[in-house]
Amino acid sequence: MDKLLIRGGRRLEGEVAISGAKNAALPELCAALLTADPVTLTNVPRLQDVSTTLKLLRNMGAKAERSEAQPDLVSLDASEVTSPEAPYDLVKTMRASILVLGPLLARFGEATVSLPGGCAIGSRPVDQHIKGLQAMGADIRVEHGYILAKAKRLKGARITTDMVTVTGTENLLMAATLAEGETVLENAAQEPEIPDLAELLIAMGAKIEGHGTSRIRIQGVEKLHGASHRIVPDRIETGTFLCAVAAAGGDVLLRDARADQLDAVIDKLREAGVAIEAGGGWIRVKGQSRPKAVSFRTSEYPAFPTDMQAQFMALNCIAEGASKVTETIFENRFMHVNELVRLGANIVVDGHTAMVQGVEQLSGAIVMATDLRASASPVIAGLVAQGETVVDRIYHLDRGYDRMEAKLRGIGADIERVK
Ligand SMILES: CC(=O)N[C@H]1[C@@H](OP(=O)(O)OP(=O)(O)OC[C@H]2O[C@@H](n3ccc(=O)[nH]c3=O)[C@H](O)[C@@H]2O)O[C@H](CO)[C@@H](O)[C@@H]1O
Ligand SMILES: C=C(OP(=O)(O)O)C(=O)O
Repeated sequence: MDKLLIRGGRRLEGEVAISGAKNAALPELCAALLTADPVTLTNVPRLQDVSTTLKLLRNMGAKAERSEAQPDLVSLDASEVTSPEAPYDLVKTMRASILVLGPLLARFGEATVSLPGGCAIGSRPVDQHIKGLQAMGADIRVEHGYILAKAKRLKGARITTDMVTVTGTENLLMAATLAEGETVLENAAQEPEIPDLAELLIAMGAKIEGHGTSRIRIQGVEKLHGASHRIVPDRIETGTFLCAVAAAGGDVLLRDARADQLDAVIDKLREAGVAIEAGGGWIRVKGQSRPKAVSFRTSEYPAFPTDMQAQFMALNCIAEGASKVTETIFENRFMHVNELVRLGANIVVDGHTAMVQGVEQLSGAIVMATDLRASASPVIAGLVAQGETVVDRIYHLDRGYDRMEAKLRGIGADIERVK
């Protein structure tokens, strides 16, 4: 099993190119199921979840290939889908596999999708996806771990989800594009990956308004056609590199990055004393001195993202002063705390809150990646810790980060992948 070996203490200098967003790529790959025409995506990140999704689409009979000549380009062709099914073996590692449900049901009138796996950061039910599709007329049963869905043609409906759900909004949005009549999604998620998905769907001929707000209106059409689309930059990868530079110190330019989708994180970094400048398509971060501890609370976009909680906590571990980190989205998203404590951090968890007392120095140790973003936090901590840090079980990291250790090495980190 691959591990990362990090020797801490190096400043980070140079440039990093940010990849396309995992959480936009996954729904957009699934959106290709909505049409019999070819769909081409560019800026597709190279990561395990994308490979799993391509495999899932191929398993249904669709063509889904990454170009060898241009590795950020993926060609999709779902003209022939022989089995509208997502088996357990393929979906158990990845939450986003539930995103085939809406498109399959809308285009083929049936779908069999295993209840998804993904990060063990909470119970993560999919009741809102099911409730929304039922409101659109689908007949849905859950049996033996599978969602069995049928519908002649979905019918537009007004749907208010009980909570803001990102993949729930995406599934219902995709389903509604081919439904009969108008669908209104109230309490819709506003994460930037949703307007990005909507832009692809509009390029495919969908009629959508209000994407990026909490009310999305969709006029169903009979058919969608092919399109090409460039995936938005990954704001979570961007934020992870910002935290890494803030913690390790240095001066790094992030290319192909969007500051406007990361306001809450950038504001908190500035509060911590980190110098950040940004322009169209770039962000420059300078970590000059020991950061100041900053309290924050995760919430839906545009507030502080839960997917950045672990990485920012790693920064607070070595900051001057004490901070309070509150997680409001997932009930079990502090699994990185034990690992950070193994590196010498001073953290006490009480329910949804972690109290972090910054320490002057961390010391390298063997730690374990416990989920996707939780794996990035000991990497950041390892960059500043004295001595060697080994991060085990990095298959979690590989699910969602595009060659992270190569990118870190490119800006001067002493980090390597070992067996
Ligand atoms: C592939 C993808 O895009 N994953 C992201 C997506 O996950 P995901 O879409 O799974 O997260 P949701 O936004 O759906 O979850 C938000 C909250 O709603 C609850 N809930 C959700 C759906 C439902 O049917 N019932 C229900 O109770 C969840 O348990 C959670 O407490 O958004 C999360 C929150 O920004 C991010 O951490 C994930 O990286
Ligand atoms: C939690 C994440 O992924 P998933 O929703 O696929 O588990 C994540 O991207 O941080």
